[in-house]
Amino acid sequence: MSMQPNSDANDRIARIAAHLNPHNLNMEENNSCSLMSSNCRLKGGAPGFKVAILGAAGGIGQPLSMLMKINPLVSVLHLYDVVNTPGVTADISHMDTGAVVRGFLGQKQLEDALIGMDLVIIPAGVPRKPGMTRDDLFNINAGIVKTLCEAIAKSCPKAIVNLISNPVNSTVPIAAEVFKRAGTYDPSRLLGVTMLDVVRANTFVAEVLGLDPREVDVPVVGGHAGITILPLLSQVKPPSSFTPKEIEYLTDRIQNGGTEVVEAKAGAGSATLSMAYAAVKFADACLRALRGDAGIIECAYVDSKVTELPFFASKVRLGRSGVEEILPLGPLNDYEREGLEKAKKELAVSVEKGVSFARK
Ligand SMILES: NC(=O)C1=CN([C@@H]2O[C@H](COP(=O)(O)OP(=O)(O)OC[C@H]3O[C@@H](n4cnc5c(N)ncnc54)[C@H](O)[C@@H]3O)[C@@H](O)[C@H]2O)C=CC1
Ligand SMILES: O=C([O-])CC(=O)C(=O)O
Repeated sequence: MSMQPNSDANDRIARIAAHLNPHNLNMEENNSCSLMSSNCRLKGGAPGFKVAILGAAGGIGQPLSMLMKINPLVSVLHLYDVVNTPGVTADISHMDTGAVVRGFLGQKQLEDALIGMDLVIIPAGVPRKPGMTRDDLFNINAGIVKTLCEAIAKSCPKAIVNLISNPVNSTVPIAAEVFKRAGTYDPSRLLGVTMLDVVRANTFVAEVLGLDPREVDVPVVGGHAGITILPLLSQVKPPSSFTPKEIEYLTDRIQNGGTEVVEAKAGAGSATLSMAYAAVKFADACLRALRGDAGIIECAYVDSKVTELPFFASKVRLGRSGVEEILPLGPLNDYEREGLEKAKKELAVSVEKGVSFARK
């Protein structure tokens, strides 16, 4: 067994002590603590991206943080919330995976949490209770998203932003307005996360077809609320046909998947575990694209010219700078065309609501 000289061993412990406080929280004004800590571990040159999660102590935030800690593409993971980050950070930081984890608590530490980030994932905000629509969350969540995006514009204006907070149909336009006002808006870097609709669609369609959900790919376009969620069942892969009854059943279940979970949780919140899974699936696609992997296509709610609306969810090709191409909707059948017209009416109102809130 090789022994380290005593002075080296002391140095190593001193280094850990210098960068660790009881909660693994970032305590320094200038963020140097977390950056030094990361560099120590990354001395070998392990490639990886810096990711911040805003709302990391919440129902989505906690499993999302855990799953991102496992992701080999992540070298530094910053966990920010207005409550409970010390416990979540201490807990997750003990996992023996590569990413260095640092916690940030309260608004004073928000800008530090964001410095140098490549990807920012935002699951901050209140969830629905039974009887509520996603739009009922607007009054609280709009302000939260605005504040967080103002800090992103200051600290990491070039980061890719994955926005989860509801109502996504309005919060993405709010984020865009905040970035425009700050002069940092890059439409290709702002993505509303609609991946849970795709995950649900794949699952429910696979059930009907008797297939493994991993073999199924259902494009879901439009937005992320009720009738704005438009599954394109005519474009399912592998190519499949459905009876009118199956189409009604699947469309309704996909559009109301969120409500199904809200009602089952009976007041204890909305989807958190499946959402964390979907968020990681989407974030991983963004990181692989940032790394330079080719041919990564996912559905997301983005600044778009696919319809006459300024924002729309559809398949996008991801690359080193975020959204590199927005794919056309492809051929729709009569049922889908009718659904699209209804979706667009509701979406237009939600987009306008977000824009006028942010411009106030
Ligand atoms: N895009 C999608 O597909 C989905 C979106 N959601 C939405 O995600 C959001 C979060 O849901 P849950 O995690 O279940 O809620 P939660 O209440 O369990 O967690 C939210 C977290 O946000 C934190 N938070 C509140 N204000 C904050 C601020 N100003 N800065 C940073 N953090 C702040 C809270 O302290 C809490 O830890 C909700 O708006 C929900 O509707 C939920 C499921 C799917
Ligand atoms: O339904 C909700 O309020 C949460 C959500 O967006 C979803 O589960 O799709």
